[in-house]
Amino acid sequence: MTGATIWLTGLPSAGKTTIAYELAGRLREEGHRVEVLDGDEIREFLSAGLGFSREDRHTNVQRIGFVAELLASNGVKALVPVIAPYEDSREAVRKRHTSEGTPYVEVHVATPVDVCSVRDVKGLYAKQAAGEISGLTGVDDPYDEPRNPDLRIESHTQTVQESAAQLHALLTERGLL
Ligand SMILES: Nc1ncnc2c1ncn2[C@@H]1O[C@H](COP(=O)(O)OS(=O)(=O)O)[C@@H](OP(=O)(O)O)[C@H]1O
Ligand SMILES: Nc1ncnc2c1ncn2[C@@H]1O[C@H](COP(=O)(O)OP(=O)(O)O)[C@@H](O)[C@H]1O
Repeated sequence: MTGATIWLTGLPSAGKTTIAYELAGRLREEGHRVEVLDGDEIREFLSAGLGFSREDRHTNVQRIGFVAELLASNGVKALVPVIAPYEDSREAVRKRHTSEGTPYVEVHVATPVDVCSVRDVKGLYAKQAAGEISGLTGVDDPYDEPRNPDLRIESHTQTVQESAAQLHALLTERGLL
């Protein structure tokens, strides 16, 4: 079975996690082996103790990239809904995959910040606006927009199912399903 890492990058509340689980369900039904490396879970265990400085985010992304590559090289579709705000961090993960000959797909969940801040699933945008937190990605912390992603999903113009179907179609087209 062909493994692959499918990294969904984007702002908080962009829809990364929702799309990843929607696609994971569909892939499992089709008989594929799937893992979702959810950012929040990873930060509880594998990256416990890391914060949101540039250095810590880079370390977090490299650790997740390492695990995703291990899974992907063993036939698993590793879905990774993690912000990964820095281009150099994402490129290092891509390079690791390329050097191991493991398929890697970068998906930019390109929901505009004004839509994300209305969704505000975890209340972080409200907290930032109230001055309770700082360093929120896309507001007062950097987000390097992917310049050449394998796919850009406009989650604000379509349903979750349509977004997942768009990604499913790309994986089929790439011969990964
Ligand atoms: N300051 C700040 N900036 C961004 N995000 C924050 C912050 N503080 C907490 N959170 C929550 O932590 C989740 C981001 O963790 P990630 O591991 O995906 O991010 S990163 O790639 O290491 O930047 C992210 O999850 P998602 O909303 O699923 O993206 C946030 O809910
Ligand atoms: N097309 C869409 N794709 C993904 N999420 C969507 C879409 N339309 C609305 N949403 C909603 O936006 C929110 C996205 O939250 P979440 O997936 O946790 O974002 P993230 O993981 O990027 O922080 C969810 O409440 C989801 O139901």
